[in-house]
Amino acid sequence: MVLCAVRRHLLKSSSSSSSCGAWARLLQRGCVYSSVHCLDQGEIREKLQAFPGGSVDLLKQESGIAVLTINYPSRMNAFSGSMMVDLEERVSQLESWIDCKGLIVQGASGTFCSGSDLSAVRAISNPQDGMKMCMFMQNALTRLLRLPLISVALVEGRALGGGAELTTACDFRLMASGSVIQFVHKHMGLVPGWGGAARLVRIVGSQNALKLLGGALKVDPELGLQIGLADGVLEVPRAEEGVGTLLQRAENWLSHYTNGAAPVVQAVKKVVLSGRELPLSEALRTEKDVFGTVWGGPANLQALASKSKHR
Ligand SMILES: CC[C@H](C(=O)O)C(=O)SCCNC(=O)CCNC(=O)[C@H](O)C(C)(C)COP(=O)(O)OP(=O)(O)OC[C@H]1O[C@@H](n2cnc3c(N)ncnc32)[C@H](O)[C@@H]1OP(=O)(O)O
Repeated sequence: MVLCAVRRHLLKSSSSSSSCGAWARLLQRGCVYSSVHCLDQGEIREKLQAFPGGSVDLLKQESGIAVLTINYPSRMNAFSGSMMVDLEERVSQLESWIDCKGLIVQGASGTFCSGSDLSAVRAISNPQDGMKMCMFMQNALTRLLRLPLISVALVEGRALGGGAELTTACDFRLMASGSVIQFVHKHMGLVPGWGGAARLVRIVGSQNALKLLGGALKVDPELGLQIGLADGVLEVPRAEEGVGTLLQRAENWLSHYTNGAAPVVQAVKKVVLSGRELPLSEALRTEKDVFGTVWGGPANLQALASKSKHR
């Protein structure tokens, strides 16, 4: 299994200190598939690069909040093969960003993402290559969801197919007025392949997941809030309002959960992630390990000093 630099470091450090041990084990799980599943990351990366177009752009800000933009407007931000490789690289960059606190995933030019680039899909429509693409994207999106930061999919316009799946690989979803999330896979004679079904069940429950997938239902902001797929709705600001862009509104929403020291925000995500993904005993051990990284840390000592009058 190819481990990114960060995961190698954590696994190495976990042998010397237990503080990263359980967390490193969880990160090691980041890659769902490896060579034992007949996935040669290098081989599939090369195959995907043969389908160029568009980009996945990453902006890391001083605030600790990064912006990931799916950028292929001429194709409604469909994922070309090279963009899938871009995505994996951006996730690796975020895994190495020690000051990270938050991430907003958005699409370029007023729409989110219309799934796989259908021209690429037609070219890799044999089951073997299709499953390799799925394993590659499941690895990348699982690592995205497991980043030690709080992530939001900012859905404007349409999130279709793989684009809908991408929204489920974020901790939260903010829907702009008029936007739609639609798992159109059934219309393609498919089911989700990038992990979207497994994550959707955990977000909205199996009954609602069955309706969204079985009916390829269009989820508008109202329905999104109703079933818990959307965590908020943002009105698309008119330029003359001068009240900032949709992205600025999303950053403001996210800042309620990312203010404070980066190590503490990262620790919050780690303990919630382990509580969600690990068996109870292992989750408790991870919580203890993560607690140990912030107990007596700069933010904790500063908070104690500020409460010094409460002796
Ligand atoms: C596991 C993931 C899963 C898989 O890989 O199996 C998938 O994601 S499969 C793809 C699922 N997505 C779709 O089926 C969406 C297809 N696109 C549309 O339904 C429409 O384009 C829509 C609703 C997004 C926008 O419709 P609108 O009428 O506003 O615009 P156009 O249809 O004219 O689109 C503009 C332009 O973009 C091209 N386009 C749009 N989506 C894709 C795509 N997924 N792949 C490739 N190209 C796409 C469309 O062909 C137009 O290009 P043009 O050269 O102007 O004809």
